[in-house]
Formats: sequence, structure tokens, C-alpha cells
Amino acid sequence: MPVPPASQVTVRAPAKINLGLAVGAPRPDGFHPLATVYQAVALYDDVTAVSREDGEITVEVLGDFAAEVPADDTNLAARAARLLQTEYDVEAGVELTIRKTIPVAGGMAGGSTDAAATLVACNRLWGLQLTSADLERHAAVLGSDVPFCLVGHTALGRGRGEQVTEVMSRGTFHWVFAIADGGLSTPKVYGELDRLRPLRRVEPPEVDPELLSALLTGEPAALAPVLSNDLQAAALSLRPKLGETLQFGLERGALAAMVSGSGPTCLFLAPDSRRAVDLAVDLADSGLCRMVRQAEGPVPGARIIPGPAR
Ligand SMILES: C[C@@](CO)(OP(=O)(O)O)[C@H](O)COP(=O)(O)OP(=O)(O)OC[C@H]1O[C@@H](n2ccc(N)nc2=O)[C@H](O)[C@@H]1O
Ligand SMILES: Nc1ncnc2c1ncn2[C@@H]1O[C@H](COP(=O)(O)OP(=O)(O)O)[C@@H](O)[C@H]1O
Repeated sequence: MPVPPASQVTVRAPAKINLGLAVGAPRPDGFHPLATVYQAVALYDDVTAVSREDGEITVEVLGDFAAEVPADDTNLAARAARLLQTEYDVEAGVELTIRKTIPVAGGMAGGSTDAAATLVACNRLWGLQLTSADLERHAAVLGSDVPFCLVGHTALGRGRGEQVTEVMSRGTFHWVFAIADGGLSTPKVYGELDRLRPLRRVEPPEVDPELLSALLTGEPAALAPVLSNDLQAAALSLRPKLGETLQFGLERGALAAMVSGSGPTCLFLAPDSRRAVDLAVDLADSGLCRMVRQAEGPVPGARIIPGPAR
């Protein structure tokens, strides 16, 4: 049955972390080949889309990080809406409102997930009837992380990260996030990695089979020793103080501590939800970070939810 268009749609969009992130030598197009295991976590931006008759695409950003996000055509959500509008000759426009709780330039794919949410929202709003495969194809044009943000759960990312296949994961993991003051630019972190290591010796990236086995156990103690991130050394080189944050978390009971993606957010794996709360309180008191958040994973990708009252 075709799904009718709607006049307003809200989509909940999760942040991502990389449980494993192996990075190869840069390709001729400048992107780095990846073998990554993504997980979507329950830290969300909500994107509300309301149809406009005049064909304009507008963006308003609300929440903790609003001042750090462009509210113009360069916003990734606006770019996602423009892409569908152009591709399918849509006459209507859209008013996008982003309620942000995902840190900006924090290595958690905040912009990418807003773009994924906008694809889902505009598909419904404009009655485009696009399939998941269509949306994933458009997502890959917008950014390497965007297809995963549609799919969510736990998944393997190959190519430059845009080729996504779901992997099995049992149970729920309890994560704590130390959000730093200020972001890190993703291209700069990749550039720093290239500067730090002799490119001749870089092997093609592979996913660690022990990571995939640990996910099947659902045991945080099995997952902790096999988490890895090739970008961590580069993020630490650009922001050495993150080392203190990681060390503090380990001393306060985290099973593992790692930079999230390109950073500077630091993530900690807690043994259970109670100890996640304890760790979050200790980190918040430490003065080492701007704010602390807790979230479970895995969770689904960008999904339509009942919208806020207008
Ligand atoms: C590092 C990761 C890990 O998941 O995410 P973050 O931690 O920043 O969220 C991703 O690879 C970021 O993906 P995304 O933020 O979508 O990157 P894109 O917009 O596609 O690319 C931005 C820039 O990052 C660099 N880039 C990105 C992906 C990749 N495989 N190799 C790269 O070298 C390139 O310099 C590119 O111009
Ligand atoms: N909707 C958006 N949310 C966050 N950042 C955005 C958005 N649109 C554009 N940007 C820009 O993208 C940059 C990267 O942001 P983000 O996706 O949060 O980081 P990361 O790639 O580290 O996960 C930011 O510096 C910001 O200027």
C-alpha cells in the first residue's frame, strides 16, 4: 500500500560510534579505505520537517549545540532535502527544525544523522515512495557515514564507510561519553594520521574477527579488549589532553576507553547501567570535559516518531 504524503514529519536520528575503525592509505580521490564496525547509540537529534508551498528549504537549529551549527544551505540536513527536491522535481519546499543533543564535530556523526533523518522525513513529507535502497544510494552522496545512520544497529562499513552491511550483536552495551569543549575537523584528523605513519607500510584495512565474535557474546568484558580506533593516535596528537580524560575513565571503572571516531568525544564502556551512572557522575565532577552523556547501544537508525505538538 502506498504511504500518503504528510504535512509534518519528525524523525529521530541516532549518534554513531565506531567499535573498530581500521584506516588504510589514502585513495587517489583523497578518501581513506575503511574497515569499520559502527554502532548506533541512544543519543539523538530530532528533525521535524514541515512542508512549504513556496519551494524554499529553511533550517532552524535548537538545543545545546545550536550556536555551533550552520542554519543555512550548508547544513547537511538542508543539503539532503535539496538533493531529493532536485532529483525528483519536487515543487514543495520544507521547513526543517533540528533539536540537537549530539555534539557537533564530535566524532559521533551528528551532521550525517541529521542528513539521514531528513531523507526519511522528506520521503514521507513529499510522498516520494523511495525504498531503503534508494535512500541509502542518496545518503552515500551526502557523506561516508550517512548510509549507516539510516540503517543503525551494528554494522560493518567498507569502501570509504558508505558500504554498510548489518552484523549480529547480542544484548545491550552501556556507554558513557565525555564531550569535549570544541570539535575536531574530520579531514584534519585523517591528515594527521597520514602525517604520523609511513604510508608505504600501511596495510589494507581489515575488521578484527575477534570483535565480531565478542559482539555475539553480548558481554562487555569480551568487547572491551577488542575495541580499536586507528584515528585515536591522530586525535590525541591534535588534542593531547584527551589522554587524561581516557585515563581518568579507566581509573574510575570503565572496561575500555577510546576516542570516538575522529574525536574529540571520548567513549567509555561500562560493565552495566549502574556503573555507567557512577562513571558519568565522576567524569562530570572531574572538570575534564564540557559535559557527560550516557547511552545504550545498539539502537535502530533514523525512524519516524510522533512529532512535537505545534
Ligand atoms: C571519521 C568518521 C568515522 O566513522 O566519522 P566521524 O568520527 O568524523 O563522525 C568517518 O569516516 C567520517 O565520515 P563523514 O563525516 O561522513 O565524512 P565525509 O563527509 O564523507 O568526508 C569528509 C572528509 O573526511 C575525510 N575522509 C572521510 C571518510 C573517509 N573514509 N576517508 C576520509 O579521508 C576526507 O578528507 C573527506 O573530505
Ligand atoms: N546538521 C548538522 N549538524 C552538525 N554539524 C553540521 C550540520 N550541518 C553541517 N554541519 C557542519 O559539519 C561539521 C561536522 O559536524 P558533525 O557531523 O557533527 O561532526 P563529525 O563528523 O565529527 O561527526 C560541523 O563543524 C558543522 O559546521
